[in-house]
Amino acid sequence: MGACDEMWWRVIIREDPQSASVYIAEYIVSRIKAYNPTESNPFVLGLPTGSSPEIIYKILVQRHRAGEISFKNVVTFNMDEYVGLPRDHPESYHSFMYKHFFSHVDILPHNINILDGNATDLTAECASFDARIARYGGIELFLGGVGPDGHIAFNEPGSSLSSRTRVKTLAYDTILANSRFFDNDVTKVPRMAMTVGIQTIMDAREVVIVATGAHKAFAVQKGLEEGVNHMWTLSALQLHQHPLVVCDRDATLELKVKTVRYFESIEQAGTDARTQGPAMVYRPRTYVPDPLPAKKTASKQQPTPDRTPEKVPKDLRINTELYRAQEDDELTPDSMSSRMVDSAVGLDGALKNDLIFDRMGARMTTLS
Ligand SMILES: N[C@@H]1[C@@H](O)[C@H](O)[C@@H](COP(=O)(O)O)O[C@@H]1O
Repeated sequence: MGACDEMWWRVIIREDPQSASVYIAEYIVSRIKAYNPTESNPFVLGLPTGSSPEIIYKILVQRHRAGEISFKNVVTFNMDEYVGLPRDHPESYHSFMYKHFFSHVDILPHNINILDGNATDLTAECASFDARIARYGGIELFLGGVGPDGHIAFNEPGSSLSSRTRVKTLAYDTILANSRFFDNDVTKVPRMAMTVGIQTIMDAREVVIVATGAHKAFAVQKGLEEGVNHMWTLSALQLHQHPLVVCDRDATLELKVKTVRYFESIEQAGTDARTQGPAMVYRPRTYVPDPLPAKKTASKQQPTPDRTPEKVPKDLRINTELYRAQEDDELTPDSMSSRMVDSAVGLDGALKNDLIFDRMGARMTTLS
């Protein structure tokens, strides 16, 4: 089997949610910059909502305001949205995204894709969402969170690992967890949501998961240390080629000490590879789900969204307060180069071998 077929679970551990978020924000910035997106070849970014990504968005906004990153040639696809909640409801994921991110950066409204939870035909809306992703050539980097029960997006325990975008009934655990946004009243939480599927996430070229807090520790343990299991949908990423989980220390509390030490040692090797290796070379995406023929305009051959661009909700209260970023030297993200054999050509043999690691599951002999 060629080296490119190896699994590449990467886990980065930071002491607190702030440091973990800074790591991810810097990582995303470096990935977009390395891609050098243009109008006709935009960077396609999958995005989540939730408490965990809030700090990440603040840091991205801060970097944008500092002139370090532009989102002008970035196309976004959000992972999920409640069904039946008005778009301008403060807890809709539309509101969340504009409040925390879109209203503060230079992203073009027609490059924002969020599922319409009020569409008259929800199934058609889901199909159209998948088609739009395909038309852009797939998602380059999908950022996600994880629920305490191990769900990613709204792929609740028991979800099909081959699922694509669809309507899901929320699990009671999720309704309970999300009731904190609805006056702690479970009856106010929508019962259904639209969500990208596990396969939609798996199709992304790279997946980055943020997991912070002790309440995520069990999900992280199940997802990382145990086998692929549809009851802990995070675990599906064990089959992805470029999954990265960024945890704070609390989220590692249920992991074995040797697991933590192993991933910390891998990060050390990755840091060396980053500083010693050549710049990443982008390769064509290897898998694109059922691409539709791109609509071409007379002058430009860029993908054309097939619907009216989203409008910024008018009555959103925008929170512009930003956290101060931490010191950059600790936070410089590793680049894909440390994880791509193509670009590891400058590394010495021993280090290169170390980068081609098997996944933890293969190294565990007892699972009792
Ligand atoms: N659909 C979202 C998920 O995408 C998110 O990952 C999860 C955890 O959110 P939080 O970061 O608030 O814990 O909540 C919701 O269920």
